Amino acid sequence: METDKRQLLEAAKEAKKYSYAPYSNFHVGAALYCKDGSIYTGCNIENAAFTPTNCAERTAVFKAVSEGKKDFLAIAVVGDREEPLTPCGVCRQVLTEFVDGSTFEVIMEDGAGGIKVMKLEELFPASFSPKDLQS
Ligand SMILES: O=c1ccn([C@H]2C[C@H](O)[C@@H](CO)O2)c(=O)[nH]1
Ligand SMILES: [Zn+2]
Repeated sequence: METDKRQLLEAAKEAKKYSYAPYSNFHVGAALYCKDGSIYTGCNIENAAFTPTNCAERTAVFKAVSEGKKDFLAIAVVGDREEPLTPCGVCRQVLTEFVDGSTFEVIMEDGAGGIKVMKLEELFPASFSPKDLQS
């Protein structure tokens, strides 16, 4: 529902306030919506060694999984820009571990005051997922 998506985007914006991004100065917030109705937020956390940097999306996923949640319906992502911000490839792969890409929604701002929604599968087609390890 439209209001739920707005709510999730607002939660992502709140989380963006805690973004630790002294190197890129690009602040990102995410809010992960679980099947049980709970919301886990995350921000990007950078590091002087650069590669240990964690994206907002993965922070949210790892917080949720570490508290026993693995059933996710959607994630909202907001960044320091007007255009829609899509999760990076690493985060798409991490999400693919837990969700059905044909139904899981990535919720973004469209830069014109509206909302853009994409299915994870659109962003990450032909992905390698747990079912590929089943023989
Ligand atoms: O979808 C994205 C894209 C980038 N970043 C972070 C990683 C890094 O800290 C900064 C610049 O890439 O933004 C995210 O958190 N999520
Ligand atoms: Zn990422």
